[in-house]
Amino acid sequence: MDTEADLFYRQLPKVELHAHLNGSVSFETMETLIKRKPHLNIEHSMTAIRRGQRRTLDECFQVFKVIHQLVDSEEDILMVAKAVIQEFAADGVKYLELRSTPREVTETGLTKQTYIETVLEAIRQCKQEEVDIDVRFLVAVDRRHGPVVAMETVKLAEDFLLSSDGVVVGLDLSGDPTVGHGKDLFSALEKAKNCGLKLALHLSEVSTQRDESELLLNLPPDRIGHGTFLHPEVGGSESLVEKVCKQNIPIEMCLTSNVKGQTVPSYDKHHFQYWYKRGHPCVLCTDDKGVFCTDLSQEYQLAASTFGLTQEAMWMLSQQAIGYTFAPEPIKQRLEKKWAELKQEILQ
Ligand SMILES: CC(C)=CCNc1ncnc2c1ncn2[C@@H]1O[C@H](COP(=O)(O)O)[C@@H](O)[C@H]1O
Ligand SMILES: [Zn+2]
Repeated sequence: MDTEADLFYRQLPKVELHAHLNGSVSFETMETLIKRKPHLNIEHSMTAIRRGQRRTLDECFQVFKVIHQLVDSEEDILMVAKAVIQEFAADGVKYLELRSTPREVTETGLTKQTYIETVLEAIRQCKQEEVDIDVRFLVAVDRRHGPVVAMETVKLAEDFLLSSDGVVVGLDLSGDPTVGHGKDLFSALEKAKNCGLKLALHLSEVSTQRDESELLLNLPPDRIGHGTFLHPEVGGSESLVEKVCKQNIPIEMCLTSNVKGQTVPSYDKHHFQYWYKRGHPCVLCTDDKGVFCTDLSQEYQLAASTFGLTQEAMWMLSQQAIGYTFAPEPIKQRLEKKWAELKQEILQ
């Protein structure tokens, strides 16, 4: 049975700013995909990391390879993207920035262009069906693919920035953090920034990225994903912390993802505590709700119980996240209004 706290966190209006499309595919949707492609011999245990389970970072990235085999056509992407958006809406998310890496699949005729178009079509259909959520899209650059692909992706993202009626708002940098170096991607990211794309970069997700973070913080990014190893206690540095604080760059915090991926030893050791205490802009996110078997309500509830935060404090956290979105000012104002209307009813 749901407790009162469960209900509060589900009803709490929320903003999700760090969600990878293919990592967000739910158990139910995965079931459909597995049935559609029986010849792949994929089992559910290969696409999700359950309660109490932990994997190495490398094992986690293997999971995405499996999921990509299951999601490889326009039809799959449309279904998956619509389901993910509907699930976030059902969880009380009122504003979502979804991110995904455009892929090419020769066998199904999928191109990077049609990949993005299909995600945008899913967003359009959800809007038309009056799903109660505003969705924007970040085009993702997979660092493993190197500088040439990064530059091509930036060009593609720029085209969509101009033609998607405000839906494409930015660029993400993600992929296995142990592969490649950000210096090779700097000019692509700089170009993206100069053409008006907002930058949400995975930074210091592992401990070996100190120099890379020093460099990429000079861009600077508009938001940081994880930032697990920025502060000196875990091998980061004062200079990194100073750069982040001076530029007031919001950090996207994904508690369950970091614990299950073992970059953080336990919930109570999560760096959320460090940054939140300093009053730095923090936003709770899911990262990959399907892979890590979580949802945003659960992440809010976990943060509150782990760090002893009141419902009022959690309300503030969700409301402040509006300011960290890449949405234009009128949308932010609309969201503020929505939060104000719901406050009386939900926060008693
Ligand atoms: C392994 C682990 C702990 C995952 C969480 N941390 C992550 N760090 C970096 N890139 C990620 C992470 N989770 C998802 N991604 C990126 O998102 C992709 C899946 O979503 P999509 O195909 O872009 O729609 C992955 O292939 C990867 O490039
Ligand atoms: Zn991520």
